[in-house]
Amino acid sequence: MSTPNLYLPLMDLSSTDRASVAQSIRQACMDHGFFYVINHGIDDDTVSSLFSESKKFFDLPLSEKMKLERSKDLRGYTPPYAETLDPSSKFKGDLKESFDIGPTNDSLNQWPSKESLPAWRVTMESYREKIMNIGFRLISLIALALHLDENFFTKIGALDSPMGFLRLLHYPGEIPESDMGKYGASAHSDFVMITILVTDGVPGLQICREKDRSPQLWEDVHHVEGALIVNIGDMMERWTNCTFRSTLHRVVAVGQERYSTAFFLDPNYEFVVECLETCCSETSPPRFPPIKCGDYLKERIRLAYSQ
Ligand SMILES: O=C(O)CCC(=O)C(=O)O
Ligand SMILES: [Fe+2]
Repeated sequence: MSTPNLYLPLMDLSSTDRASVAQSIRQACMDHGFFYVINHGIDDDTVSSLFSESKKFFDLPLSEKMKLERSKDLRGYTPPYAETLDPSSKFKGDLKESFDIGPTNDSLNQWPSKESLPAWRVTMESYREKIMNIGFRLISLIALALHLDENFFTKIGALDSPMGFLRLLHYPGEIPESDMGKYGASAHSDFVMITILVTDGVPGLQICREKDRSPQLWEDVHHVEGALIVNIGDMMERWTNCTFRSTLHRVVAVGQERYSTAFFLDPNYEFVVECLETCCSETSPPRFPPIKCGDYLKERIRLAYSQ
């Protein structure tokens, strides 16, 4: 069955008309929390090196990759079938494999050896820094979109030592009969503030703009060459009192191997997330109590991995 091909709203990060970009971001985030970003300054060579190094790691034998299995600090390798992002799915075990890299100012990250992949760490650290900067620029536009000062999130300390996680993803091409029905990544919304995604252009990503509609309508996200895909996560939905929406998405198996990299941006774990003043009023009071970012994420992660 064919699904509709969705063109998300497109934001030009090089535009000098920040007020108009912020207004478009506001609309996109109220409608469905997903948009493309173009003219972001990350060049094609950076993205090609990111994917070629990512591929080199995923090409290693499973036994080698498992030596870097994801730690309790959530850094390292997660093999296929280890996660089911949609706990209600009857098909257990998503097909993707992934590798998580957290903030680089501590020594918690795991790295493949220099002997086996000499350029790997420097490629990942350099991409992480670039995408983090894009994240900061987007957060400033998001502040404007929320009718706040453009430096609001910096001023309140939300971006002091932020928790930025880079997740390399690899989806298999042909799958065995026994995996039919399984998803590359089953339906979920991201837990975080914002996610910035880059893909190799292979289709598979779908979003469901209205999660409560029955039956759910899943739309293919069309690939725009050179564009990043940004989506609002549940933390931001909570922070904005549901003014901005975090949207269900998934990756379906299309019979073609696929690589993508998601960057999940959050405040530091001590930061207290409480309803923004521009998102509540007497008639629309805060729906959620204040919560420490770390407590919120820990609980979400506990629920996701406890089934
Ligand atoms: O690979 C993709 O296109 C999406 C990945 C994703 O949704 C996630 O890792 O949260
Ligand atoms: Fe996601």
